[in-house]
Amino acid sequence: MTLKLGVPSKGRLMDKTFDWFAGHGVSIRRTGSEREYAGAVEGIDGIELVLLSAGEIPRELAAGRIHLGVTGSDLVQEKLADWQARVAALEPMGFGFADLVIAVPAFWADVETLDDLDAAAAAFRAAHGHRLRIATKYHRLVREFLREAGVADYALVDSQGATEGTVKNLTAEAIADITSTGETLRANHLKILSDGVIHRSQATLFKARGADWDNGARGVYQRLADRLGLGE
Ligand SMILES: Nc1ncnc2c1ncn2[C@@H]1O[C@H](COP(=O)(O)OP(=O)(O)OP(=O)(O)O)[C@@H](O)[C@H]1O
Ligand SMILES: O=P(O)(O)OC[C@H]1O[C@H](OP(=O)(O)OP(=O)(O)O)[C@H](O)[C@@H]1O
Repeated sequence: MTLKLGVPSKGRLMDKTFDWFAGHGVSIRRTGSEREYAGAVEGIDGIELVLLSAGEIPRELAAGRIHLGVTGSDLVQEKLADWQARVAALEPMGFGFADLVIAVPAFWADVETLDDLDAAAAAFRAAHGHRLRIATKYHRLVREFLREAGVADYALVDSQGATEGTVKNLTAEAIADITSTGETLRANHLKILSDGVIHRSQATLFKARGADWDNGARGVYQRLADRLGLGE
């Protein structure tokens, strides 16, 4: 085994990842019992399957412990500083679509854009004596986005789940989270700012720049890349 391929071990991305590879003539399957995290790749020799949580795949790529990995582009860009120096995005895979967005209470009639949010944040601070709070688990992406948009008068509040509930629970005034159908936002009376899409994510095949590409890995990669029709 010379090339390590990290794929999501469960959750929303796993089955579609397996289907995508099958559609390109590479069969990936889990082996062993239903609960055992073991797998095999058929169709190309020399590939070892590593089953991981989608959220851990960026770190494993950056550390070079896997050569290739499938995960959401949002997770790579959030978890890795200077991500392009550490991984190459080889192929968007056409599933796992989700948008990272900034949303505010639907009843904030005067707040539709980032400029409005900036004005509201200044007014909020003047009125309440503390900064408007935005709940998110995407700290890096939100900070970068708001810096570029010129919005400064806010505080991030960490939220690792049920983020849309933080406004109702009065632990934040706004949120930045992933949405796909938009139902969770609507159900929690939140609206997306018209220019508030931070990142459009989808499952993507990434290559680790810092992995050991000698000892046969490069050759295995070339065979796989030919089969998958990858450019790089
Ligand atoms: N409706 C959605 N909600 C949340 N994430 C979504 C949605 N649709 C697609 N995704 C994407 O799925 C990925 C997260 O998948 P998942 O929740 O299975 O991984 P995880 O956070 O590692 O979970 P776990 O630790 O439970 O394995 C992200 O890239 C995200 O953008
Ligand atoms: O736009 P929608 O289709 O409504 O989907 C978006 C919701 O799905 C995800 O939550 P998930 O179920 O993964 O739980 P989480 O709160 O633990 O992230 C995400 O964080 C949103 O809350």
